[in-house]
Amino acid sequence: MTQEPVVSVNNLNHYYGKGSLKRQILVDINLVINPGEIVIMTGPSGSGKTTLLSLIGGLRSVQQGSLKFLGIELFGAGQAELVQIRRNIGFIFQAHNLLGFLSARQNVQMAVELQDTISPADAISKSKNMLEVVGLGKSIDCYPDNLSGGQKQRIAIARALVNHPSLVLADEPTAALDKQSGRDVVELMQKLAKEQRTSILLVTHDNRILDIADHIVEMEDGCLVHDSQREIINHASEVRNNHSYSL
Ligand SMILES: Nc1ncnc2c1ncn2[C@@H]1O[C@H](COP(=O)(O)OP(=O)(O)OP(=O)(O)O)[C@@H](O)[C@H]1O
Repeated sequence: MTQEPVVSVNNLNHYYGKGSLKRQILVDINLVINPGEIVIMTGPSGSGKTTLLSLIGGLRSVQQGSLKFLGIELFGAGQAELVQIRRNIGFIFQAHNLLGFLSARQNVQMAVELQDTISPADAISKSKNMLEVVGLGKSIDCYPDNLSGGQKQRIAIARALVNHPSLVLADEPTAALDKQSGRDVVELMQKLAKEQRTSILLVTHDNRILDIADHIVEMEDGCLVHDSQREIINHASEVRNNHSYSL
C-alpha cells in the first residue's frame, strides 16, 4: 500500500535579504517524511536547519520550489491556508515556550482550544489525560517555574501532541536538559509518535539521541548533504555549483 508522505520537499530554495544583500540560505533541498517516521536533522550552526523547519511548519512563505504538507502545496499558499496547516503540526522548541502565568494544564489546554469544536469540559479532561500520559499526572496544577527543565519539556511535548497532529517539529528539544532528562524526553517523544503515528522532524546537535531516528539528514551550508534513507552524500560546494549552473 502506498501512503502519502506527510512532508514532501522538492527543489526548495530560500533566500534572505534583498538586492545586493540577498543570500541563498537553502539550496535545492529534497526531503520526504513518511507517516510515523522520526527524522533527525543535524548540521553546523547557521547551515539552515531552523529555516527549513520554519518553512515546513508554515511559519514562513515558500519562495521557490515545492513543499507539500499532506499533499497540500505550500508554495503560493496564503496566510489563512498556512494557519490551517499549522493546526496539524505540533511545535517543540529548545526553550519550551510555556506561559509562566498558566499552570501545566492551562498551557496544554490552550493548544486544545485552538480546535473550534471542543467544549471547555472536554478540553480540560483532554489536557489532564495528556499530562498523565507524559508522566505529569501529579503536576497538573503546577506552574512552569516550579518544575524542572525535563518536566517543562514534558509539558511542551503534551502540548505538541495533544491534538494528535500529523507532524511534530522539534528544534533542539534537549539542548537545555542534562543527559538523562534529554534521553527521557526523546524516548517519550519516540513512544508517543509511534503510538499516535505522528511523524517527527527533530533538529539537534546532540549525537547521543541519533539512535531514535528512522532516518537522519545532515545540512551543510544550506544544502542537504547526507540523507541516510536515500544514501545521498554530497558536498555543499558541489550542490551550490550544480545549482547555479541550472538556474
Ligand atoms: N530572518 C533572517 N534574516 C536574515 N538572515 C537570517 C535570518 N534567519 C537566519 N538567517 C541566517 O540564515 C542562516 C541559516 O540560519 P538558520 O537559523 O536556519 O541556521 P541553523 O542551522 O538553524 O543554525 P543554529 O543551529 O545555530 O540554530 C544563518 O547564516 C543565519 O544567520
